[in-house]
Amino acid sequence: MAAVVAARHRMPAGAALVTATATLAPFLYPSLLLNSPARPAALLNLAQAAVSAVSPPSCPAAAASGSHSRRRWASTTTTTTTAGTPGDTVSTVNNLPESRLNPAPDDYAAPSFADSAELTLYAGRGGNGCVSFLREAYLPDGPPNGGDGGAGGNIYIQAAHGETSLHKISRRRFVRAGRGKHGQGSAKSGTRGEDVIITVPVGTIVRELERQDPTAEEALSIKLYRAEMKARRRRELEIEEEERRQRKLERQRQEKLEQEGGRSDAAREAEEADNGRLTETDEWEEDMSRRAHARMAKHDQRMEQEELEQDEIEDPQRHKWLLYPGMTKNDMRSAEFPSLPRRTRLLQQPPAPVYLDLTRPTPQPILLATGGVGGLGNTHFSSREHPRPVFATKGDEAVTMRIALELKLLADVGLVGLPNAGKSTLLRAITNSRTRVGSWAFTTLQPNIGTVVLDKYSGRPAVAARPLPAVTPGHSGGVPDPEDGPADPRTRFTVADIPGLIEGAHLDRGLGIAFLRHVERAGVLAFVVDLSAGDAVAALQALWREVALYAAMRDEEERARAAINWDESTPDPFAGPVNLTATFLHNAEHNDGHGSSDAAAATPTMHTAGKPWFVVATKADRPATHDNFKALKAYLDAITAGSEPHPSGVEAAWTKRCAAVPVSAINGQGVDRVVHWMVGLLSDDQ
Ligand SMILES: Nc1nc2c(ncn2[C@@H]2O[C@H](COP(=O)(O)OP(=O)(O)OP(=O)(O)O)[C@@H](O)[C@H]2O)c(=O)[nH]1
Ligand SMILES: [Mg+2]
Repeated sequence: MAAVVAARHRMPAGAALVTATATLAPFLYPSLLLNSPARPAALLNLAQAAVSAVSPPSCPAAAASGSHSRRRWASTTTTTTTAGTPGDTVSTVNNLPESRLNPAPDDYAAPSFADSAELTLYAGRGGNGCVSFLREAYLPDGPPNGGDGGAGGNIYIQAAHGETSLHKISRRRFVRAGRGKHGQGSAKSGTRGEDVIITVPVGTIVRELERQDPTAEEALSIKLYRAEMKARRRRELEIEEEERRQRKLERQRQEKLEQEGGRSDAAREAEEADNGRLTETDEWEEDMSRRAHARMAKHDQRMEQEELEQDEIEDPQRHKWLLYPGMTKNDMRSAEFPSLPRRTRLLQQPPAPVYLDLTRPTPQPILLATGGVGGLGNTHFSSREHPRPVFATKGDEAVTMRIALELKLLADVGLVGLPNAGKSTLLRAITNSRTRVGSWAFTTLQPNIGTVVLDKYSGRPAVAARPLPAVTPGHSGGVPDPEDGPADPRTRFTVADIPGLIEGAHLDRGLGIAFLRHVERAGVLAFVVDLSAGDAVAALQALWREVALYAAMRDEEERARAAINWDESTPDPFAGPVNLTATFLHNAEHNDGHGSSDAAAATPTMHTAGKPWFVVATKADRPATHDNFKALKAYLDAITAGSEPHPSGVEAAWTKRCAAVPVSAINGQGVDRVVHWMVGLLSDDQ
């Protein structure tokens, strides 16, 4: 590459190499810049690699050795040639021979990882019913035979053990279930839309952000329409009643007048003469006022009519009908439809908001969004009034939902330490993990999980499996397996290595404390402290401070969430067939047996400080670390004895057996003791 750069810019290959190294090498070959005395040799190697890449080696043996050495250069810090065997190279990293526990910075496996994702779920809408009639030879006007539409697909979620990350889901962003196919003639029903199951890792929390349920909205608008119609009918009845009353009064008045018919004719004549005088004098005025009244009445009537037209609310159920294709909009407006049959979804939509804490594999998928019901073909509507129905019903729109997924890895032991403390090296030493190791801060950028296998051959004891985390108050926890028996003896446990924390991580310094969520659920916390990097006690206190602050923040979040007044309405058990899992979860949420006093005790702060913990004092092989270890041990003994407070400052925190295990992870020394200690605390934790 350097030679290509040199050719392009007409400068000597060496100069181009130096420029390229200065700009790109720190990122491409961090190992080259780690050890300054080794730098000239590394540059020379890189130059050789560049030359051999441009000019192919002349013989096959040279080609083989060239490609081999190129690979080696890429993965070593220094290459020393042992005296006497000129061809033999020994790679050293950190002035020690390169090994699995002392790997070169580029010797690692980095699986893709994401711990959060947001998804929009579109359940499938139902297919439309079909308007069709049988037509055969000598039977031009056969009976209706339109098929029903198929139901739309549902969207489920399932937690499975094989999954370790949400990265695939976070790239998808949308999940669509299949839509139901439309019905067809010859009474052919449409097929169902395909269901979709979202598979997530165990430890995922599903939170509903938003939902649109057109069926629920439609049901609401139908209810409103019916209420409005009822109110109008009541008003009309009241008016009719009033009119009837008026008519009755009028009749009574007439009768009264007739009874008074015995009055003297003379008086009547005098009265008529009076009236006649009046009529003569005001005839013109009366005529005018009558005309004005008539005009006003006409105007009022027109206004009333207009108001009525404006108030006219359309029956929302009319949109559900589908007419024969040859019919116009006017036909649609004037068409008379029978009453719409009441239909329920096969599976009931879980009540909002969905909140699932999938702390264990789900035995069966959990329903999130239900597909729409398929429409009915015209066969359903043939009756005496409609012998040849030219209408069918449309399929229902389906639920659209936005959910947030958050993964909290479920490791048994969480490694917490400052950057560059040696957490990843320790994980490599006790598990088969190939996490990245490098002598700079923030080598690890994503959580890594390793599995420690406890088998009788390695002398590691078997330990009974830790019970899975209990359902937290207010959360619908994972689906409990009714067949869960007593815990089996554990043959393995998992350890999570997370990116390093720095002081002030809770203020978003360094990589922040977001990664602490991955050790939040660990049964045991192992604080990894570098004995060669200054005061170990101060480092431990700083780590606990950050952990406690994180727990307090989670505490605050929980309280804020609990303050939101969720819709507690339970689904109507008689509304139709029920998704049993969802109902179970809903009920579990409300009957989980945690009283409010328990809820206060189970706050994350106490939950974290109450965990068993110990300190792994690494890099004990480095000189002048003994005194530091002694001071650390004395501090931990004081905590166990109760003369020093717990470093988190939380009262009643776990201080049963605070210990520090000195190790040299890079040499694999003392790591078995670490495993034993972890196993001991895991069994304590039960
Ligand atoms: N001498 C010695 N060096 C060690 C030991 N453990 C780790 N190291 C070295 O310390 C450096 C940092 O080790 P990592 O395991 O990457 O440290 P980390 O805590 O994972 O670092 P971040 O991922 O950045 O938080 C590497 O160069 C290791 O080789 C040890 O026991 N002894
Ligand atoms: Mg690391």
